[in-house]
Amino acid sequence: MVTPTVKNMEKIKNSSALLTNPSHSGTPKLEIKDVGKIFRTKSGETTALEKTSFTINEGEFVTILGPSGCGKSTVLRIVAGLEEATSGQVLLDGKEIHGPGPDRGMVFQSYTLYPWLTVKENITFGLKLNGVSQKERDDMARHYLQLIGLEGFEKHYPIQLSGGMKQRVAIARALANNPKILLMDEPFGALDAQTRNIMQEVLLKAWDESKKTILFITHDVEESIFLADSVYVMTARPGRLKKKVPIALERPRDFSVKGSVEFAHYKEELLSLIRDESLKAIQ
Ligand SMILES: Nc1ncnc2c1ncn2[C@@H]1O[C@H](COP(=O)(O)OP(=O)(O)OP(=O)(O)O)[C@@H](O)[C@H]1O
Repeated sequence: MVTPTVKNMEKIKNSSALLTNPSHSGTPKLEIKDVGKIFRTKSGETTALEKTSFTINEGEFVTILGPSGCGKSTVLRIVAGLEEATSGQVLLDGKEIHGPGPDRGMVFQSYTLYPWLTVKENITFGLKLNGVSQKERDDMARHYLQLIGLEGFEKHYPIQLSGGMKQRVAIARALANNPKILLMDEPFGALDAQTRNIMQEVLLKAWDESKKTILFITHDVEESIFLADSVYVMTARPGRLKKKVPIALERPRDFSVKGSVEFAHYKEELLSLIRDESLKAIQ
């Protein structure tokens, strides 16, 4: 993996722009093939996933929606390498992956910043480990602080930041390490509605600049539509892909799109799909 620096950022962007066209290589960025997951505990077995299959192309923003307990977080944790699939395969750039790796960036709902490091040190921690020079780290920190709208906060510690600000730093840190894919599990789930709306716009701006492939789990139907190229709806547990709903809203998007007729149609379709699956889950 190439460690990004301000100097080579343009090169990285250009090369990823080539790969953004899925027909360029013909290989999906991420491929989940017949993945199953059975959790075995003292109290018995839970089949969380059964023959789950889907693909995500380079540069695509995919959100996953589904009834509570259908296995959304389990899929993401398997891709992250934090859980091992019981059956099936996960391929990144066509290569099967096992266990965690720096090629996958993660942002969780709970804040996972190092409390003893400043904002700038949190963002550049991985770069330092990779031997990137102080000067380049400073330039990268400046770039990402500007991208997430936190200029002037570089010397603050996480305890001095609001929840939304901490998530901005978590996104910047994940992007600064230039992962092949960004995995996000309800990253805005703990934020108030207004901050959440702002964070969605911050994330779209960062995605637009970085052109990263993103897999994003959410319970929020509006959030899933606003962010995604495609919303993947899962069945009730054991989870599988029920339907892929491509979102044809123009980009760049701002919050005003949430008031459009097209948005309302997507919302109606997705709410109906989730409702059907949620009813199955309690029958
Ligand atoms: N470590 C574990 N041990 C045993 N069972 C687990 C474990 N992790 C998840 N499960 C079970 O697997 C199923 C899927 O869980 P998962 O958290 O992936 O669902 P989810 O769709 O993300 O749920 P939610 O929407 O409520 O966050 C659930 O029935 C859950 O109880």
